[in-house]
Amino acid sequence: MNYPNRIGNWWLGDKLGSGFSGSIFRASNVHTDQIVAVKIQYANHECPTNRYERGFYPSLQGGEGMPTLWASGIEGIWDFLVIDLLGPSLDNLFRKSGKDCMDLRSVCSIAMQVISRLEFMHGRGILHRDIQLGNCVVGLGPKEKTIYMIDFGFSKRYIDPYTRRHIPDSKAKRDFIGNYWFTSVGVHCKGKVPSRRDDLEAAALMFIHLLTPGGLSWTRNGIPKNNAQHDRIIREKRNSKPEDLCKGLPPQFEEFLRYCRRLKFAECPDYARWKEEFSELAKEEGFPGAEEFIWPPPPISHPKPHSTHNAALRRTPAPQGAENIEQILNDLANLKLDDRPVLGDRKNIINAVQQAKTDGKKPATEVSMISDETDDIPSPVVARIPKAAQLNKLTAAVYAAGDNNTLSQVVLDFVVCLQSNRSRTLTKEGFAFLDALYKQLGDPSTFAVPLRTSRTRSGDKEQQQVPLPEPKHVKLEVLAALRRTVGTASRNKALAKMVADFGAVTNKSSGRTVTKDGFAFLEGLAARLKTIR
Ligand SMILES: Nc1ncnc2c1ncn2[C@@H]1O[C@H](COP(=O)(O)OP(=O)(O)OP(=O)(O)O)[C@@H](O)[C@H]1O
Repeated sequence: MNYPNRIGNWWLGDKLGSGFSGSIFRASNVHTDQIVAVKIQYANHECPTNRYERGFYPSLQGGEGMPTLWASGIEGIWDFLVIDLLGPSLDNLFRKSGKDCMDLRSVCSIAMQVISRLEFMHGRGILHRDIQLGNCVVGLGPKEKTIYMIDFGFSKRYIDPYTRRHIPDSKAKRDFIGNYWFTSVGVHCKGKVPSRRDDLEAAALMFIHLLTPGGLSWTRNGIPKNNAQHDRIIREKRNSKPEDLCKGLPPQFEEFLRYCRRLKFAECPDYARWKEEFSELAKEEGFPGAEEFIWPPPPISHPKPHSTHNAALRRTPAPQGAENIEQILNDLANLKLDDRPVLGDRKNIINAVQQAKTDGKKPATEVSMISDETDDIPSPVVARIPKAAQLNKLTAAVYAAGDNNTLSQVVLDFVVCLQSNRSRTLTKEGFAFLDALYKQLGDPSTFAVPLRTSRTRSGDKEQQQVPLPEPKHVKLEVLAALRRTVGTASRNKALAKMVADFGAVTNKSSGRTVTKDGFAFLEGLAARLKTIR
């Protein structure tokens, strides 16, 4: 294509990239020398994406990670947009790295920032509809840690500007708009009308792709060249279960994908919750400040000794449980408990660690373009000590508790801790707390077998023994029963059994979230402890 040397007030320089319908050039202002990027295409192109983009840019101005539109227009046969000059796309960065998957810190940064961008766009009534690595680019100069969203050629308003109402759903199958790799199953495979949930699901698939060595399985054969190949991609995408896609990844990714798929057509996603989840995950894994995208990723100053989530370990995840328990128990051993009465017998600790380690030694497992139950418990603002650290302290406090009164207070603190974090997901630290509580209540002289049997981090052998998630109603029924009966327990042992049931049913649920009934049970448990001697 013979592009002009100048368009409007802009000299065109090097070509930065090109897509289906046009090309992007570095350019400078003929009067001011301002450096920008110019996106140019034939005005009569069959897919006039510049014309569409021009309609969305004004609504997106001023948002973090949204390029500024400096000028736009039609000159002769050319339709052009003048926008901020930005840096390389995530696709470029990732390919150049030569790695087969991205590090967890970078993916957590990308997750937090992309979710924020979508929150902003959706807040302005606009869906992106083409979330992919090539459409996420880093800024230049002082903005190199910011991820920008580009390419609004497929965007769409989901809020009618006149009626201010959400666009209607429709049962009629639609042509697919988006990209082969990340467009949601609903839109790509089932022809559903896209809404906010689909942008988020595409983002979830992109995060999982980055963490998966070799990428998502359906991306590995390249762009489909015919309908048969496209159908194969659709089949593979539709049939992939979240637990298979996310095997060996931190559970947040599986939970996020499930969450996106559970959202109703017009439901507003809880963006804040998921930004918080990925921020917490980054902190737990030893990456504070991961809100900033730093590339190449900075060296880990204090590597987490026993991380089971490192993407590079996906094929051979470390045995679960032993390290966490050892860490908690080591912390406990450092507590000065000698002259204080404890319910638990510390002489079993070493045996327990050995046992857990033996148990842990089980075998390890392991765009393209194409046309066309949450609870509403308020979150009090608290000082931001990471959730994991708060829970570890509470677990230590369970072991240190000398009587039921103290234990009761610790259980209440546990409730406050969970409620003050936006995420009510029971993490491994939450399960460790329940383990400790179970032990103290059940039999202080024996060590509790961990209640949690992770589906995403366990080995193949364990995998087969772990029951599939129970239907939601089962969890709700069990929790409602626990809540009802906790006040009738007459002994600590009965309470221990209830704690075990609570842990088991939460573990088996798909999101591992603590529900209102779950909190009511824990509060009932704390109240009951005060009355049992
Ligand atoms: N403002 C910018 N600054 C620097 N590079 C950019 C800019 N905009 C786009 N690019 C580069 O050009 C590539 C294509 O851009 P964009 O996706 O906007 O074009 P497109 O024609 O809509 O592409 P596609 O058809 O692939 O969706 C991007 O992946 C990026 O590498």
